[in-house]
Amino acid sequence: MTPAARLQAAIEVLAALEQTAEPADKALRDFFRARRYAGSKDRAAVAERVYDVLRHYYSYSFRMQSSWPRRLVLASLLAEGADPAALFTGGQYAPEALDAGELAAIGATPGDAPKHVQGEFPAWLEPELTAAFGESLLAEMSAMGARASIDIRANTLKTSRENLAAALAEEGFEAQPTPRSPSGLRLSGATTAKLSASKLFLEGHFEFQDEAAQVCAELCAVKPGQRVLDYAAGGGGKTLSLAALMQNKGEIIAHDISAARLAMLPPRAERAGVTIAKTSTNKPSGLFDVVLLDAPCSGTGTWRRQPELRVRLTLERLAELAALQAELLVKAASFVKPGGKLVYATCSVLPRENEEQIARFLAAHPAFTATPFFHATPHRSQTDGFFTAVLNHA
Ligand SMILES: C[S@@+](CC[C@H](N)C(=O)[O-])C[C@H]1O[C@@H](n2cnc3c(N)ncnc32)[C@H](O)[C@@H]1O
Repeated sequence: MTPAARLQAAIEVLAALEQTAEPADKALRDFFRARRYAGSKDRAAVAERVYDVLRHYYSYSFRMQSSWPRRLVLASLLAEGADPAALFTGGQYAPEALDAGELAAIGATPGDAPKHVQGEFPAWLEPELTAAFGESLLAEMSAMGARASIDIRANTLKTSRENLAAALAEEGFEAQPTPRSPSGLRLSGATTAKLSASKLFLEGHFEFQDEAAQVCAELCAVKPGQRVLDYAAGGGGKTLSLAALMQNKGEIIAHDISAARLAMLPPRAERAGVTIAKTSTNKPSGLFDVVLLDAPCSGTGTWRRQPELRVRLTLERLAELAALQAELLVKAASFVKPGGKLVYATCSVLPRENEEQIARFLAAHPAFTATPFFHATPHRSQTDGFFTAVLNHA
């Protein structure tokens, strides 16, 4: 593909993203599945452009006075000092030539950018994000715009963090221990594609998991032999962590509303050597020593990995999620044994989905008491934004 054809491809992927709720990486895969002629360099260049636009969505929209995909791609070119007219030529496979409106927008000098533009977030979220971060708002948002590192969790059922780091080094991957999770390693200069093709991954020696999510599993303080409920287990990332912490002894019910998500767990469990996890969409029976509710949330903590989420979130969706979280918290609590623990987690940074949920729950459920909350943020902890509250049942 020519450089201009790659731009046209990026415009088309961005337009497709406006019509779907799928993640950007899936939209890119779908786009190229239908265009087998594109080589790996083309794919990488188009993906790079799409992610650049998604990471700078608000400043590029502000610069061009429009969020049309063509204009956003133009702004991305301007930001790197390229001449858009040399690429928007209307030639074969190239984007149409620049029109008068675009030329005017390119020539205009933008005024001072408001805070939400500086921080690359939707204007309506400013009060919520300010409540979350105060003075650090722009520093946090800048960290949220950076690329995430690759964090992995050593599967202690098969190896140790030290042995894994040594084995990875032999395969050419340099990994550093993460500061907070005792089984975490952080890799620079690797790609998920290369790592997931490695023998170590295929043999279950590690899982991909952000350090903050690893810490969440540690905070559950599970013990071998316990009965544990992972109430919103999804694909089972936390289930596998919990099983390793339980030394694969006891029982974990991996519950979720979605059978399709739960279906991802058995092959992962097999690879990891986990035999104590059972998946179920039915109402769990009996009581549990530990119940983890890794709740459905806005994903505002994961904007480094999924920058498209910030554009898609709406006030209505946030309100729906908050209502669902409150409902699930009460349901999950009903499965906790006296003396047991309820652990509530989200990958959100918004107080409405975190501390405010816990405060409301505790006011109505005096049998539970909270321990100090765990708050991770990209700027403070170089992880995804993540929240965990451990509530002890009397
Ligand atoms: C944050 S994700 C879970 C991620 C998972 N714990 C992990 O570590 O891989 C939230 C999950 O909540 C599930 N969910 C949504 N509504 C639910 C409900 N009413 N009951 C149970 N699970 C629900 C979603 O299907 C989704 O898998």
